[in-house]
Amino acid sequence: MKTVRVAVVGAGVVGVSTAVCIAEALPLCSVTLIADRFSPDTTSDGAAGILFAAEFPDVPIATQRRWFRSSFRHLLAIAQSEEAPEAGVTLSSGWQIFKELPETPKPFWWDLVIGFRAMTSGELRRFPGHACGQFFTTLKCECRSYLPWLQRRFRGAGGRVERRRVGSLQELGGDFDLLVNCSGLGSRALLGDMQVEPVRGQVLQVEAPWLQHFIRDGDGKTYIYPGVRSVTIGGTRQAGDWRLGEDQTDTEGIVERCRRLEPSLSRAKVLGCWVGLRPGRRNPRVEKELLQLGGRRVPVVHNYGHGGWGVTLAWGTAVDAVELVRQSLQETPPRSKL
Ligand SMILES: Cc1cc2nc3c(=O)[nH]c(=O)nc-3n(C[C@H](O)[C@H](O)[C@H](O)COP(=O)(O)OP(=O)(O)OC[C@H]3O[C@@H](n4cnc5c(N)ncnc54)[C@H](O)[C@@H]3O)c2cc1C
Ligand SMILES: O=C(O)CCC(=O)C(=O)O
Repeated sequence: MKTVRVAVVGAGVVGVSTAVCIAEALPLCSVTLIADRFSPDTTSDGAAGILFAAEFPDVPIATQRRWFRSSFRHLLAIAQSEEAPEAGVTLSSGWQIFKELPETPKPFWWDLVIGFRAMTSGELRRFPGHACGQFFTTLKCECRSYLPWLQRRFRGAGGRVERRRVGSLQELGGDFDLLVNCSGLGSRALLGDMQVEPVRGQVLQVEAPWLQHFIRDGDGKTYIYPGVRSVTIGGTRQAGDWRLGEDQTDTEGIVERCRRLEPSLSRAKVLGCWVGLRPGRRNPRVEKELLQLGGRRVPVVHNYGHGGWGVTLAWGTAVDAVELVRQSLQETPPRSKL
């Protein structure tokens, strides 16, 4: 019998992953996923969804590797199953190229992806002005398919879904024994966490089915990611910028920079433009606390602030969040329930 009432706030890739992990790992919990926006209207839905990550400054590398490894294994198993087309998860190979030698010759996850190697001089000739590069195979997880697929899996594990805006965690304290906060950028208003700030990202979807490999400039500003139905080209990283509309100058810059990397894009039709606000934070917050909510002490587990790497790290941090839920329930068993 389910005896612990858990609310997960947020239905982007972090919230849905966390809700699934709790519902499947802790059968004592009845899990309700609460959000004001669901797929296809979350930030996660517009992300290119490439599994790739930059380093967070204060999180031990061993932890970041565990997050990456866990997500990669989870998504690789989907990519190699009959569920792959419905879940929108595919293998994706390509080049990351650098104009100057990077400070760290290899990213922390180099051995967690497949076939990571330095590019040959022959390969580099395609990219004038670039000094070196890396070729590897990673995964691409398209959240417009993946989130509905994951939500079905959540319902299959007994999870419930509720659409509403949560004004403050106080609202939930009376109805739930434990809260999990996966509200991304929403944590700024929900908790008053001013460390989370928007990092605006604009991308274009183009029709270029002849492109099979991704190309990413190592400075992180320019990328070309072939997907199932279209190619995502980008981008921008504008910290503190809340604008959700298309910026024409950004569009022109993206087209110009991406054509320089891949001249055949001059023949590609532009299908659309998308802007999202990354939940930027110096480090993601994956931790627990006890809050006094409406006269009760309620354990709250936080899992937000993944910046530009939420699709990559969601499953890994969700697994850690489940462990924090387990610990919280041992430390503060719901009164009259256990
Ligand atoms: C242009 C662009 C490209 C990107 N490409 C990649 C990529 O290739 N790979 C990668 O790993 N990452 C990528 N990212 C980053 C990725 O999109 C984010 O890290 C990720 O979406 C964060 O997920 P999230 O679940 O934390 O937040 P979100 O997807 O923003 O979800 C937040 C959820 O919380 C809910 N919520 C918030 N506040 C409240 C409230 N008060 N009440 C109720 N509900 C609330 C929202 O409705 C929503 O459901 C990209 C981002 C952008 C902008
Ligand atoms: O940076 C990349 O290469 C992938 C896209 C991304 O993660 C982003 O724009 O935030």
